[in-house]
Amino acid sequence: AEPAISDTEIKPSAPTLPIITDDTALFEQFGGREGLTKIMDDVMVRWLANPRTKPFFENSDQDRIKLQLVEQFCVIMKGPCEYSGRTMAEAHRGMNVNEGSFYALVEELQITLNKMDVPFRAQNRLIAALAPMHRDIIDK
Ligand code: HEM
Repeated sequence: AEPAISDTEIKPSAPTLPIITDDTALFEQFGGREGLTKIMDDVMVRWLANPRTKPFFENSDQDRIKLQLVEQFCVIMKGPCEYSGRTMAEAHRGMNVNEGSFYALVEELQITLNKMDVPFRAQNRLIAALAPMHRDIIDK
């Protein structure tokens, strides 16, 4: 289920947790929870190095974000996890994320997934599930 929305003013336009499979194969292709943790450790370093994403992450609680991303991706792939974070609309509100930084973030994730040898088809299933979230993350 969607996490509780603490601010009723915020109406998400895309689900934070779109479950995209009904078997465990996809989750296993990402290496399970352990694999997802390695993916987040690698990609956070990239986000902190990329000039388009760095300003958003450098003064944030990186360990908490990584943990919540592991939980979120795990739930999306129907893994045995629960998501403890906020909706995408809530978490990114007022941050002034633009299209360029959104795509930079996704590109760095793809570099990590390639490095970790996640099959291309599996990568695409995840990215396709994340794409509609841009409506809740990007401030026009
Ligand atoms: C599909 C793309 C994205 C997904 C799936 C995603 C997911 C998440 C998740 C799960 C959290 C933790 C939720 C919470 O704080 O309760 C979070 C927080 C955060 N995200 Fe994203 N995010 C995305 C795009 C972006 C982009 C493009 C940026 C900036 C370049 C960004 C910057 C941040 C920051 C700075 C936080 C921490 C907010 C805080 O501490 O209050 N995110 N994101």
